[in-house]
Amino acid sequence: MELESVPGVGAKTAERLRELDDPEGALERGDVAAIARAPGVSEGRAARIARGAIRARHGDDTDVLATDRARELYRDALGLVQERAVTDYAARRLETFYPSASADRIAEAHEFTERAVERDPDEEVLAALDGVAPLDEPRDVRVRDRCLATTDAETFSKARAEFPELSVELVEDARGLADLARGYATVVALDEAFTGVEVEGDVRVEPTAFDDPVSVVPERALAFFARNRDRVRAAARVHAAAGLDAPLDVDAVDDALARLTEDGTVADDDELDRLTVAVDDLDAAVSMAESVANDRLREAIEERDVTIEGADLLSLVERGAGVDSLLDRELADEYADAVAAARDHLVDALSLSDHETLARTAFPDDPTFPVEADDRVTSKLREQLSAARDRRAARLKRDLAERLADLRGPAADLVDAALELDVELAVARFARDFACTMPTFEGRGFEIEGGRSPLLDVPFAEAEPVDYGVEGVAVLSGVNSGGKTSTLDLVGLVAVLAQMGLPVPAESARVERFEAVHYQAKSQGTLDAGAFEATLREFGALATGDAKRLVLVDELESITEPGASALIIAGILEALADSDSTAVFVSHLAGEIRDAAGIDVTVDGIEAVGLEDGELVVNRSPRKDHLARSTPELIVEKLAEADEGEADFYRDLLAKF
Ligand SMILES: Nc1ncnc2c1ncn2[C@@H]1O[C@H](COP(=O)(O)OP(=O)(O)OP(=O)(O)O)[C@@H](O)[C@H]1O
Repeated sequence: MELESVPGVGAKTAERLRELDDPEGALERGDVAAIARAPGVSEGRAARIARGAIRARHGDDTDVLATDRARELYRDALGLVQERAVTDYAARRLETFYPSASADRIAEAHEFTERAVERDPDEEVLAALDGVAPLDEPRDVRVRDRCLATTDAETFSKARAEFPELSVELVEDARGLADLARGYATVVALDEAFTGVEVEGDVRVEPTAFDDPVSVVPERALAFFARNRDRVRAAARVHAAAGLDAPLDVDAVDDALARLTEDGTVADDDELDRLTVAVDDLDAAVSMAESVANDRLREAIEERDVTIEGADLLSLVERGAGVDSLLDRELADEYADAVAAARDHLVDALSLSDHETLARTAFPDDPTFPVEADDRVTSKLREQLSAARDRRAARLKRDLAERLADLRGPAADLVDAALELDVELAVARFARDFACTMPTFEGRGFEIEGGRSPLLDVPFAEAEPVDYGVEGVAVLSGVNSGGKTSTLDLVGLVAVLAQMGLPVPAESARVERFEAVHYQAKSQGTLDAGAFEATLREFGALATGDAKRLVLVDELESITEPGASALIIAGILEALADSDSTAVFVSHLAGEIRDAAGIDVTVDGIEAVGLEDGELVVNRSPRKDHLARSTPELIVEKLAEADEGEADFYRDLLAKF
């Protein structure tokens, strides 16, 4: 599929989509999640692109929704399903369902729906879905202590494109590498030619870096999973709760994720913890060890009477030194004990068994007081411990990154499957909440049994089922507030949902595959001459076109005076009856229209079956071929039957109806 052949994909968007691994495949599948992974493409836009791609794939360029009211019904229908999605992703993905005139597309959506309605919207699954979202590629990973180096301009450009996390440097020769090694902890040379070159510092020659990016930037996989850990875990919970087969070993991924910290480093490694603590606490432990030695020594000195020979005293006084020799002679054993205690303390406090030999030399054998650690030894110790810590951290990172990098694809599949399940569950819940059934496409017009509109202004449980079917054209008459508009809404909604490939709120429903749904809502008042002309022109185009349309019109008479309206409606109906369209015109002028029409117009009626406490009791299902009595007629009839004083008057009045 050519990217630019998809409606709504211009050159700029196509360029963004090309950043994806498989943009054509994503469009082919209408995969909103994959499309939204392209930089700068929002989920809403991804849904529109996916819808365009689906249309293109089915060669479906017909816009079924022909009027504002039809488009409104579609948005309402979609909204009812979207409300039942847990994730924003699923809500967007549902937007790829549109009323189509293509049999292929409807069949494809139908297949999805049949699978979806079998799903069990279990509470635990829905709760787990709450944490799922499409995986997010962290684009802000920067590794500052490592760089790539090459002498080749082409390799340089390739490396910059493939390793955006690292600095890439052009060097002339090994000297250039050596310069870099002074500024970076690690230099990765990409040219084979550097193999065997001796340069001081951590310089690695890795000509295969492009094939093994994980070893060069383990941070990439780590950052990816650190960013997406909660989503992956939630997706795993969804699979467990829904009893779905996960595309990876959930325990293995959980175990690997448990080792990752928020900032993409490796947690839970005793050895790394030990080395980190040893580096951090080295100064404190050294000074503590000094105190241990000095306290002991001080105590020993205090407890001793020392006899100083005159010559020693003189040398002490004259040269201000010589205590050491005194210590050596008088307190050699005590000094040795004190220093041994200091050494033990340092080694024990920091668990330095692997650096014990060096650590012990931090305290000199030659007696001094106070005892002080040798700075050169402690710096060397710090250097060695830091290097060991960094080596350990790097190895752990690489190992974990390698494990995780392999899980990246399956983790994306895991999340995608959970999100797709949310789409299916939204449809399943819609179907359950509104007692839906799958419609069939056959015959002409439509036939609905036990239809209950979720768009009524009464709670769904109180919606009375409606049976109604029309082939050709019909006028729908009926008492005020009997449910005529609601019936048109129901018919429109069923047609739109059916052509979206979704289930419909009815016990059973059969519809024709319409090329257009033309629903004209009731006008809010008489139109001025210009607007009236425009409306007439619209109907002119409708009546003379040859598409298979569903035409639903609510009280067209309100646009102008009743006499003219009846004539106009009759004329439109005559023309429509001659076409492939199916039409229902709600009107209070059914009788007049029938009289004015040159054809036998079917008039159906929503009747009141009586009056109860001043309220009409209505049979919501239109009676076929039956002109329903109007509300005034009903009331006059009631008064005529009351047999009171003015009964004759009411009977005469009734006769005029
Ligand atoms: N099937 C139904 N089940 C329950 N209530 C309904 C049903 N159909 C309609 N109603 C109720 O009746 C009210 C009036 O319905 P609606 O507006 O469709 O009547 P109408 O015949 O078009 O009225 P009007 O003649 O004034 O245009 C609705 O607001 C709704 O509360």
